[in-house]
Amino acid sequence: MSATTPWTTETPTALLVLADGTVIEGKGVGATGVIEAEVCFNTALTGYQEILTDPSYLGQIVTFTFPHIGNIGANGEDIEDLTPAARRGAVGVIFKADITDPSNYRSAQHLDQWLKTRGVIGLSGIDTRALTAWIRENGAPNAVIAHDPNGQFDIEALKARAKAWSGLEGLDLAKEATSGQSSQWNEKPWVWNEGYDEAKPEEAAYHVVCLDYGVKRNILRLFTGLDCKVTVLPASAKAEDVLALNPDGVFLSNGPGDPAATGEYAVPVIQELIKTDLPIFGICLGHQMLGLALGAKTEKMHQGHHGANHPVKDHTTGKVEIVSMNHGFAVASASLPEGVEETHVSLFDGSNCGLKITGKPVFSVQHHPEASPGPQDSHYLFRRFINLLREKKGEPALAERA
Ligand SMILES: NC(=O)CC[C@H](N)C(=O)O
Repeated sequence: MSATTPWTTETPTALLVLADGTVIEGKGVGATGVIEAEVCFNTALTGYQEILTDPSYLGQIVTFTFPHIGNIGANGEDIEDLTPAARRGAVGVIFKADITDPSNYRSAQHLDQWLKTRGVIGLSGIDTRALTAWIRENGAPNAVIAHDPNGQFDIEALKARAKAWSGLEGLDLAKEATSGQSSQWNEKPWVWNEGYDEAKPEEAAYHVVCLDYGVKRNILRLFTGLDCKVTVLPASAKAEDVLALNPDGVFLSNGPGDPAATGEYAVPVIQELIKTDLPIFGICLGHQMLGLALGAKTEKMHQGHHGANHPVKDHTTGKVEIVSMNHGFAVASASLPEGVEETHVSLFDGSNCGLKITGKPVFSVQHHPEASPGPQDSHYLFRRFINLLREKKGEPALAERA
């Protein structure tokens, strides 16, 4: 790909330097500085704040294929990481157009200012279509993103840094994304014109313990919205820590990095938990680590899946759901051992999107049923989990689709 500067003839104030030496010039937005990361593209049309604060994006630079970003500004509500004070989400961002001025009743800040505050380095004014096509052909590249308002770059040093970065494979980032302490989650789902309601954990019907590898808030909100008290434990928690809380069910969260690297400490814990009769539900990284715990293999994908418009088929019902996705690794379907069923597949490439243990209340999905952002087709999976908790208590099942 050749370097392009379609936005202006001015001196570039930001660069994207790929590990193969390609240099793409643009205009700097957000924070200044230099950072190495993997570049992916996200095809969602809405929800840029939720995307950029999703802890699973740690170690990545998100290229938005939607060209105009910023028109709803930034607010303090559309946040997905548990501890936004320390940046736990995308480290860089790439836009086609200049950031649009905010025009929305919820906007509290210009997106540019919000990116600066969060420490997210941005590059705008580049041909994101060409970059996306390049990623599709060549796979998600390692790169360095650099922003300097004076346009002072040591290009050879940036090329060397991009080339030297070892990439996401083998990288455990959950230890950085986890909130690191145990806490209780008390916020319910967002309601139009009302915002978030507070949960009353003392009155909740079920207790779910979440192992936090970089959990998204909306997952926790959907649990409280379904009458659950939610206790969040750090990624380092042991099976005894989970069982000591006497939960009705366990949730394995999403998170950044390579599941195989994270699995070194998390998989033995999951293996212990599977031996009990507790219902277990996993999403994304949690799904991949459940797969590893069962003896399956995970693999790095060519370009990954990042968007809010991916078709997935649920073999249990035969229905197709349009889902939110954010993953660069996948469970290799062929490696699923006997006694483990493939429940969901991607209709884009046939890759594995779900599994369950035959005869046990344990299942997980690769996609993001909590959406945030994205369609809510897959919310039923939370009700599927609640039904496992109900079954254990001898309560009748809820309809899966409300
Ligand atoms: N959203 C997630 O949990 C992502 C899982 C894992 N880090 C991947 O990229 O595949």
